[in-house]
Amino acid sequence: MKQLTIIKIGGNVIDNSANLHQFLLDFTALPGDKILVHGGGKIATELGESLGVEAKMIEGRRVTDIETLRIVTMVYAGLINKNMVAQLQAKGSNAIGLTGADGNIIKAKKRPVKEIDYGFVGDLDEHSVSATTLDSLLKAGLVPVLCAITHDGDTQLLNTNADTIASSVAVAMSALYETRLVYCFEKKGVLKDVNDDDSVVREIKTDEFEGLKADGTVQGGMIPKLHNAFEAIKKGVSAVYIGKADELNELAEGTFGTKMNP
Ligand SMILES: Nc1ncnc2c1ncn2[C@@H]1O[C@H](COP(=O)(O)OP(=O)(O)O)[C@@H](O)[C@H]1O
Ligand SMILES: CC(=O)N[C@@H](CCC(=O)OP(=O)(O)O)C(=O)O
Repeated sequence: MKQLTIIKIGGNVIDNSANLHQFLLDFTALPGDKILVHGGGKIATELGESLGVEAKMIEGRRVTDIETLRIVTMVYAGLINKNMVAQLQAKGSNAIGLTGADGNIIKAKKRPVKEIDYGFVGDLDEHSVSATTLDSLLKAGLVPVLCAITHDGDTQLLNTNADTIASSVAVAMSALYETRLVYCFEKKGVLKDVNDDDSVVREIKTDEFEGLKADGTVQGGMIPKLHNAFEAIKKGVSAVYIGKADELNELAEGTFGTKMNP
């Protein structure tokens, strides 16, 4: 089976032009087939504030009313995605930037309203990602760059967490490729002490996750990230890592960040 690397890059790294430049160089240097998934939550929050639209996050998910949907579409599908594609092109990656609506690559379902109305937030299931369309892009020598905007197939764009997109794309692609999934952010991995960058936990097993949540080791955005990471492992992705964007070159040496194990 051919190998595929799926990398997700978070908003804190995208917001720092020097870190982003180095990350995109390292990404370009990675051998083999690749897909990049990006967030950009921090930049959407900042633009929203400057336009008088306050961000509302619940358990790491953005409540997305119609004004917020307009902002995240402009920021994720436009500003960030197109700048990232232009930078990758300059570095020698033949990148193609896409939302989930393009080529019907990711069809989501609007999250049903229960206790909370998340608005235009899209949830994914096992039928959401078109692995064959992504495969045809890879076979054409392209590097898909996916943003956090999906669609429902009935004209509605939706906002989907980028960690979830990366996990679902990795699961779908693992039917066709031996797939590894790498979450890149601004810390060296999952930390035992979130304030000590040298306290990286090298390996986490599925059954250790609940304990790390319960004792407060992992908090905030790290909880959905780990949940998505373990979902990927459970559903056939061959390796999942979480680590620092500017240490991507350590992947080959096997010393990169935290590795999730079954
Ligand atoms: N144990 C932990 N190790 C590392 N980061 C943690 C931990 N617990 C909580 N975090 C927080 O999780 C954040 C990453 O989640 P998030 O902001 O959603 O990432 P991203 O920028 O990739 O979307 C980190 O910035 C950090 O503040
Ligand atoms: C529904 C939902 O929460 N969507 C996310 C999508 C962007 C994202 O995931 O960005 P980061 O990876 O930089 O956090 C949001 O709007 O914040």
